Amino acid sequence: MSQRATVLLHPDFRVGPIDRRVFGSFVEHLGRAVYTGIYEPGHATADEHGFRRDVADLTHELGVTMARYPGGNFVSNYNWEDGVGPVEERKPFIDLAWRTIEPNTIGTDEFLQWAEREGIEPMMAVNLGTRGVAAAAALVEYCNGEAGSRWADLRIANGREKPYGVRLWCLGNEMDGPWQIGHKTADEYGKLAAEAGKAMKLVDPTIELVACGSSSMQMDTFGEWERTVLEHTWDVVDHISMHAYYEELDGDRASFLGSGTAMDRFIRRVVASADAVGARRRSDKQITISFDEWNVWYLQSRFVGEKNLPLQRDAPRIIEDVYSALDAVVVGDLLVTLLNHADRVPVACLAQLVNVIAPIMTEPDGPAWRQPTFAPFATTARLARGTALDLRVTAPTVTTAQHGDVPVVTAAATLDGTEGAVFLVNRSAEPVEVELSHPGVTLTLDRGVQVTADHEAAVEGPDHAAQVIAEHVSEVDAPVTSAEPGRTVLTLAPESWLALPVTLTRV
Ligand SMILES: O=[N+]([O-])c1ccc(O[C@@H]2O[C@@H](CO)[C@H](O)[C@H]2O)cc1
Repeated sequence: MSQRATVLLHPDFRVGPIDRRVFGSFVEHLGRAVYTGIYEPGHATADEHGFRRDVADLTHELGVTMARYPGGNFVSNYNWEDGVGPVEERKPFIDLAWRTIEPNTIGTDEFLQWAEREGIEPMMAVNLGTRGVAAAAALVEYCNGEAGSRWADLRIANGREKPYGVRLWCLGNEMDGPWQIGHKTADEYGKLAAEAGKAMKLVDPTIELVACGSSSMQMDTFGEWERTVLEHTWDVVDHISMHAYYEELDGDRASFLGSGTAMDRFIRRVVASADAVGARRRSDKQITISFDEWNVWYLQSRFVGEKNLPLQRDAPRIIEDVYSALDAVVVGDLLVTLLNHADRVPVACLAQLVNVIAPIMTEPDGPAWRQPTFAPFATTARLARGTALDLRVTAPTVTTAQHGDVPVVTAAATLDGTEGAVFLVNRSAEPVEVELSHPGVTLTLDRGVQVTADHEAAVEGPDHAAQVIAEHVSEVDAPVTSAEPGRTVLTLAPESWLALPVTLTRV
């Protein structure tokens, strides 16, 4: 066997506790995420509120703990007041982000009540594109206020007595992006976010705030944007956002398989930018990251080329990417990166949940099904509990066109008492031997889940997705080739992601 990596693991070496909010997702008013996605009255599985039971059940199986709403780009021209009150009195408007007529049938109350019924923590975003301080503070009051003030009383009049207690709030969305409605410079945005955040926390001091970071590491303003925004918002915000989408470009499979390393570097750079602001201010405050949009998205190769969206209505099919098993391996690898930064990334959202670049797809009046990317997320959300361990990985590297040298093997491990999980990725086209070194610890590996990459282009539809999953996602025994005290050797299949439950006992 040509390649060999070593992974050193010890239960006392820890990154930090895993915040369950890292298994969040995202429901935007975009395409069919809401209408015919989570919500479709008249569907055979619809509940009394018109929400699809089949989608909610898959959402639970996926293990989603939290959902961001209502955008995304959508939020930057959204008047939340238009989406509350009697549904028959709500008026449609042109959503400028996706050039779609938004009927306003679903709004804040419907979403928050769905999330509450399903046991999913909501993460709300306020509009800092076309609106500002007052509308943001009013929305916090509408959601979280007690009876006796204007906006809280409006919520009560609309049928909801108890405050929703929404804890996590995004101060706008991707305000660095020229595509954003109400796009701003870092100074303009930072000032507005600081004032909006201040007012929001005066309404409810228990909330956590996320300032917009960069829309991607490729933005010209990356780095300086974070610095400027955090200088303005340091005292008021808790997190800074990161967004990243990865795709295979021009058949460059090695770069695509190295996406987890690109994500790792992006996180390290944002942490460095935030810590530099803290250092200059001699502040002990630690800003953490809300990685509130991440996924594989064929953005440059498909979406940007087709971006001249016609004005549409009735929940059009927009960015319904179809995923392959290769995409699923990359999604698994991105989750490995997130776990390895558990100390600085407490919040993350797989963008998105249903139909729009999503692990769950639906047909109107038809079935709901899993895409191949469903498996690594569901498995990680199920197995990764407790604390992320600080592994020492030594692996050969491969030189990629996009990211330079990247390791051929990546790994993460988690531990909750004596139960844990090990996550391993082989990015190379050959099998790789991994030596797990665990001095002073007995390690019992259980049957787990393996995803192997494919070479075929993904084909739309439930039957194809089911076939890809059947061929490339499997329950496997731990592929152990030799074991002795303190040392276990495994063989990883080519281009694969592997998750194994593990029991650790000190000897
Ligand atoms: O690089 N781009 O061209 C680009 C364009 C749009 C874009 O939007 C983000 O992704 C959308 C889909 O999740 C969300 O609504 C928005 O926040 C993110 C990146």
